[in-house]
Amino acid sequence: MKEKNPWHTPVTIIITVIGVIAIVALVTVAVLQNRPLAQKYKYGIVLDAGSSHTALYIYEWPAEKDNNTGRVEQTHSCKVKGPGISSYASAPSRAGESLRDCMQEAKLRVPGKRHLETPLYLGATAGMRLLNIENSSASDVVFHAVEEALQKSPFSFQGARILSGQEEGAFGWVTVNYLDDRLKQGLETTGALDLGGASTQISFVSDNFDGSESPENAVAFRLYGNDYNLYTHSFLCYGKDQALRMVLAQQTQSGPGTILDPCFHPGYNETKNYSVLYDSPCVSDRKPQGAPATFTHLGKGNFSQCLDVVKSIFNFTYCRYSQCSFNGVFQPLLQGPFGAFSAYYFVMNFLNLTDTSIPLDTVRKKLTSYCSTPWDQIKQQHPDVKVKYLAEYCFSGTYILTLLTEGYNFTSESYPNIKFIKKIKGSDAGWTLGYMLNLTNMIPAEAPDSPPLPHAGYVSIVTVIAILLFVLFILSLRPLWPRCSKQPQII
Ligand SMILES: Nc1ccn([C@@H]2O[C@H](COP(=O)(O)OP(=O)(O)OP(=O)(O)O)[C@@H](O)[C@H]2O)c(=O)n1
Ligand SMILES: [Ca+2]
Repeated sequence: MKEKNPWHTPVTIIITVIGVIAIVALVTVAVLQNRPLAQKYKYGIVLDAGSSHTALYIYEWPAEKDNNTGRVEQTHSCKVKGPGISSYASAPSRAGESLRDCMQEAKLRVPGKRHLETPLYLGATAGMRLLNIENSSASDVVFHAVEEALQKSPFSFQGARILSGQEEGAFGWVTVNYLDDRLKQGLETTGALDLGGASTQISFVSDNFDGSESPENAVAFRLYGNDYNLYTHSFLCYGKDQALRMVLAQQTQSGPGTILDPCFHPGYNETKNYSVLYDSPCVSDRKPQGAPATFTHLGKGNFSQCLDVVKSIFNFTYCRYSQCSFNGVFQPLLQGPFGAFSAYYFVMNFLNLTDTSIPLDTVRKKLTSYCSTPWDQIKQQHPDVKVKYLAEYCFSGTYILTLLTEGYNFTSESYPNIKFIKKIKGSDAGWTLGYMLNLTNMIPAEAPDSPPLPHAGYVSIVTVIAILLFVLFILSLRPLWPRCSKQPQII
């Protein structure tokens, strides 16, 4: 007689089918309930109204994870054509109009259904700070014009304002450390060096700085459960365009008709206007009396003489604190790695000097040879570089070297701690991202609770446990199993 397979009894078949359905249902429900939601993104837009130009940045982050670090990314940037908004003091409506093309781009880049909820900020820096000092009603009128233009956009406009130098420095530091994922992990932070056209910022955490010696340089943060005592300082007028004005003012004190400038290439020859040069609060009090309307700006191309004249715009002697950078400003001991961005990067990248393992002596030699290269030859070698930028790289390289070594006290040993950077993981280094993260409360003071397991681990564990439970259940039914005997039955 054919032996009957004990598993083929109706009871076991039913139990097995129900068991399998239960496991599938259990795992499906558990997984569906806890799966990461389909990626929806939120957006934020920041306009960086700098002294030399305005740039628009669009940031994007997964909608359900606002609080997680490293999740906000720059998806697009747009450079506004023309000069910075502070240059439109005499034709303010054009400041608003100048933003139109980039705002149009933003409308196309941010999905239509997100427009209304997308915050839009405009922050102005040193150009508007200077205009505000010089003529505060002119700066109000410029703000009014850009606000009017931005209110017409479909985005949620949150206002236009001038950032303080402290904010500009601190938000640059937040950006760099957020993008490097250093804040949430509580890692040693990176200092931030920002060189603009009209001001320059230095920000870093130093163990021997608690703010007591110079409270105006202290910014305290609590981010992801970690406390930071940040040192930050912004030097107004020490951005590279205003520094150049000061260097030219130094050489035109007596109101000459011609200057032979060591910071410009031999053969450089331009006629410049005294009133244009001195039209800035950084130099206006030094305007020579009885000077002609113009002067001839000739290049001499001598790096070491250029160093001397650049040094003359710094005061290295006066200091009422335990230690100073320059101009009597307190600065604690430099500490840790530094990221140097904006004009630091543009200039050092152009000069092929972004590699800071190049010894400072070699940097000086390279600048000596670069500055002494005839202007015609420089123009021939770089036909695609804007002539205004090109003419100034010898000065700018010399200025950067002086600011870093004599100003901030970087030495041959600490210079390699600087990294000249433009972007970090696809997002530009600058104050804008930190500014937006702060205003949207996207960096919590305390560390967010995170699920103990990653999603894949969770799914595997639920599946394994469900199968184990089922096997246990089947085993527990053992007494009910049909007896299976191999002995031939005796009739
Ligand atoms: N490819 C480039 C682009 C810009 N620049 C110079 O870099 C400086 C501007 O730097 P930026 O960081 O854009 O300054 P702003 O933000 O406009 O100024 P600030 O931050 O002081 O308001 C200007 O001197 C500009 O001539 C340069 O040398 N090469
Ligand atoms: Ca800037």
